[in-house]
Amino acid sequence: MLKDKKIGFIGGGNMAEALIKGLLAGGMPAKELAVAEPAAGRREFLRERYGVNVSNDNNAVAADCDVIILSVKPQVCSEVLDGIKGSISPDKPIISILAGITTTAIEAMLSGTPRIVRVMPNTPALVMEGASAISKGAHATGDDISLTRHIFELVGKAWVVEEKLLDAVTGLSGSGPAYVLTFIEALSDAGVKNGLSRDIATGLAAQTVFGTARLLLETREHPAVLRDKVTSPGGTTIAGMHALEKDGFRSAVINGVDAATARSMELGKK
Ligand SMILES: NC(=O)C1=CN([C@@H]2O[C@H](COP(=O)(O)OP(=O)(O)OC[C@H]3O[C@@H](n4cnc5c(N)ncnc54)[C@H](OP(=O)(O)O)[C@@H]3O)[C@@H](O)[C@H]2O)C=CC1
Ligand SMILES: O=C(O)[C@@H]1CCC=N1
Repeated sequence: MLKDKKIGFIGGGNMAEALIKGLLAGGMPAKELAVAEPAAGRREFLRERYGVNVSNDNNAVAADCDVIILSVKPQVCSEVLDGIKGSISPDKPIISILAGITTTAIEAMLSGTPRIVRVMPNTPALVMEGASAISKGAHATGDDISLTRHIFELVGKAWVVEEKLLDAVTGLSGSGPAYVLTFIEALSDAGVKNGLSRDIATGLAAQTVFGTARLLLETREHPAVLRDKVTSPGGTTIAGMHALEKDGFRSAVINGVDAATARSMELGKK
């Protein structure tokens, strides 16, 4: 499906790099990937490390590539689109990974009937374990969605959702790696507090999160059912869970996702 198709990133930051690394590992040839990025040092880094084509010229990348992935910060979206709108032909899809910015807003910043697909990926795409949700803009075709799905399934799992749900996706899985990493760091701190070396504590914490996620995905059980299997009557786990709930563990997580979802909506209103 991607054969001979060139993918061009506008913005070569963290998320673009995660996708590039995942796409290369998924079999995409480096010569088919191009990145437009203003920072010379960053361009050099991406070229050296991944062998992709790099440029300082957004217009050249937009004109040369068959699929454009918009990967700049939401705050510079309108300026960037204004600069490249003359170079985007209407026969190519534009995939936006920008938090908060709706397909309607992007369509309004371009001319004609641009084929916009909005995606919210996350950084584990770097190791091909990304979680992405995809939504269709008004003029995107079914083939554009299939192609987008194909791209993001090369770097993990992907779901197609209604666009109104993408802010919630952003709050949950887009920002989610930050919450999970903080949880792993806190688990590791707790291990160190109780006498483990940092190395062993971080290894145990990360493997526990990884293994538990895999257990859940493979068994497809409800999390509460699997938790019950860890929780012996009168044992250690129920004591730990009680202390966590007293400190508002679940509520803190829900509040965090709510705040990130609200911020995604706010970015879309600017
Ligand atoms: N990071 C994440 O986990 C996720 C991010 N996203 C979305 O992805 C997008 C990128 O995020 P992220 O990679 O973290 O951000 P970064 O700041 O790491 O990347 C953005 C890149 O765009 C470059 N840039 C700035 N201005 C321009 C311009 N005019 N033309 C071309 N490139 C430009 C920046 O260069 P410079 O630094 O020199 O300004 C930077 O390298 C955001 O919209 C974000 O909402 C979505 C899902 C997850
Ligand atoms: O923090 C952000 O705004 C971006 C979007 C999701 C993850 N990182």
